[in-house]
Amino acid sequence: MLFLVSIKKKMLEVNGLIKKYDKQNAVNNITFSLQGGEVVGLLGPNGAGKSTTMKCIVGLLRKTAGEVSIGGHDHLSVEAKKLFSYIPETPNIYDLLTVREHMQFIAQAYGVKDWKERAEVYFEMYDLADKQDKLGRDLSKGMKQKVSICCALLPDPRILFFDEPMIGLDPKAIKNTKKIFKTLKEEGKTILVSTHLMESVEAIADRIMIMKEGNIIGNDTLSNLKANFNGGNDSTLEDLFLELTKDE
Ligand SMILES: Nc1ncnc2c1ncn2[C@@H]1O[C@H](COP(=O)(O)OP(=O)(O)OP(=O)(O)O)[C@@H](O)[C@H]1O
Repeated sequence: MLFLVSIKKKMLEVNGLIKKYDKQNAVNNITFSLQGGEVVGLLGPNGAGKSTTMKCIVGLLRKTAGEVSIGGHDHLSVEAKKLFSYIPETPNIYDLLTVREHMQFIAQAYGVKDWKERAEVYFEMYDLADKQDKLGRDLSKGMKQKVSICCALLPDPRILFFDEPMIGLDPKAIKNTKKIFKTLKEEGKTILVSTHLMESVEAIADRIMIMKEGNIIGNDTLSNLKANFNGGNDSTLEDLFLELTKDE
């Protein structure tokens, strides 16, 4: 019962977020929230402001205005940082740490006691078991992305921000990442995932949020979005996306 109460809480609140690069508003006063346990797909054409929004939320970019809280804590606080993991669209891997040392480093930073067992599972899943001693600088782009995902999953965070997680992954890794999404959802994790691969979120997203030119132009369950869309219930998420984001 306590668990049910805790996952119903708002895990992410974004209020009036604005991010300007010089004079251009990349994110234009957006407000939204994610309940605990909710999985939300963040869609939008190139340059819509998805990555900028995520980077502001996780504190990698300084916001121009607005408030962001994670688990009820200001997003820049240590309390908030203990709750989430972020998978950036371009993996940031340490050149001089091996794959295994990346896991050890994260385990020490987050106090993950059973990290060796957990790391083995992820290494198997992402075909990294025989690459554990490779240095970060010697990994391919896709392998770096796999290490980045493993690092994010290791501390078992309550909220995960995935920015284009499938980029560079091979088909097996894409399949396993989709399985991981499903498991994380079943475990009650809160997930915001930005992607251009719509079928990767269509099956698991409780809600779809669509951005265009820094604004949120759609934010609802897939069925409600479809009901309000001319194409009707037979339309796919792709049809809906193309209709909503087309230039007037
Ligand atoms: N460092 C930067 N300096 C100046 N402008 C930037 C910078 N980063 C992004 N922008 C601009 O901000 C806007 C939003 O970019 P952002 O990367 O957030 O979009 P996106 O939705 O993630 O796009 P994509 O799907 O291509 O990854 C774009 O107009 C982009 O040109």
